[in-house]
Amino acid sequence: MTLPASWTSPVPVPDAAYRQQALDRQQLLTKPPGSLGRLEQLAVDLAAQQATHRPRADQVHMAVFAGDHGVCDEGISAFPRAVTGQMIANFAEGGAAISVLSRHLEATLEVLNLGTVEPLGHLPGVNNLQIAPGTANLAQQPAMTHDQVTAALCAGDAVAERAASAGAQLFIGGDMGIGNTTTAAVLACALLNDDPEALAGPGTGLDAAGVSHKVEVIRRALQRHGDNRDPLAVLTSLGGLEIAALTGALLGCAARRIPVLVDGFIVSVAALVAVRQRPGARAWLHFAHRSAEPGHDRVLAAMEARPLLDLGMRLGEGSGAAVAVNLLRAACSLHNSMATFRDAGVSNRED
Ligand SMILES: Cc1cc2ncn([C@H]3O[C@H](COP(=O)(O)O)[C@@H](O)[C@H]3O)c2cc1C
Ligand SMILES: O=C(O)c1cccnc1
Repeated sequence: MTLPASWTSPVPVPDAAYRQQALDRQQLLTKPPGSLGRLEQLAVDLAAQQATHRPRADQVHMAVFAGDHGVCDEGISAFPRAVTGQMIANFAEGGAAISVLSRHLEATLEVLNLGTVEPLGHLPGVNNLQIAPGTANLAQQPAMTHDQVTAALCAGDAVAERAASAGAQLFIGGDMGIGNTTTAAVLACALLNDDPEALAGPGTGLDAAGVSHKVEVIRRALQRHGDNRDPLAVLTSLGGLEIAALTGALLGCAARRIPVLVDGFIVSVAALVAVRQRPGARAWLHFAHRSAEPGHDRVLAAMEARPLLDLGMRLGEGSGAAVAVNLLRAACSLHNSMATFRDAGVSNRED
């Protein structure tokens, strides 16, 4: 099994000519220059990414990636591991937060099971890949084999290919995996050479003693792993199946010129892996919200990312990104449909 081409290929650059045209148009619209704040930059970035005069965020392709984490053996989550599989069934039934939000946005939602401890039977609408029965316990041994991480990256790349075929104007990835705030924190510590105290948080609801224990588990994992910061080595040793698939999807979208709206802590860590591997991928990422998970700030800062929203959300599933889609839609509508000073007969500023 070979890595997807997007793992090593040069990343395309958003279109500079369309960017300039969009910047010029923003100056002609009936408003003081800059008065729509970051909505202006959003429209300009989307115009450059989509290589169009008329950027849009109408066709949104979403995928929620699920997988189990062996590190749950260390007692690092407030919830039992079985919830991962139970939530996959909930996605299939349409009852999860991201199910509701995808309908609200009239977006496509794919559900992928990368691997649960208990194999799932057939669930309608679930792509049941079952690469492994979850990851191994990363505090004690490498989380994945080379073949497993490769399969997960390829699964994410295949989602990006389907998004491209469907004509997606925007991609959103989401995560589901009990224990994955620990996995994401370990990955961030390894890539940023940062302190577990700064990256570990309550996740689904640990108390202070639970967070201290989580920090200790993360320290053990980092000690076992050593100081290899190569993104593939870090992902294999310390990652999760769903986080690897998210990384593959984000790189796959950048390779196919699809802008991505990044969700919270977990997806941001997948983005960090992607950007460490292919720095050019950063130009395709928008950051939706600041998660309540305290480590998110460090991960955002490492990518010089300023998220759009700060709603105290800490769910994952892609939910924060889904909520931010309406801001992108508003930015595009304003850019595409506002009158210019000349068309409306409004006097422009005097200098
Ligand atoms: C019912 C439920 C639905 C979720 N949807 C996303 N998560 C989120 O919370 C989990 C990570 O937190 P921790 O590391 O503390 O286990 C992941 O499953 C993540 O996707 C959920 C968690 C629960 C309990
Ligand atoms: O921000 C996130 O992605 C997050 C936070 C807590 C639990 N699950 C996900």
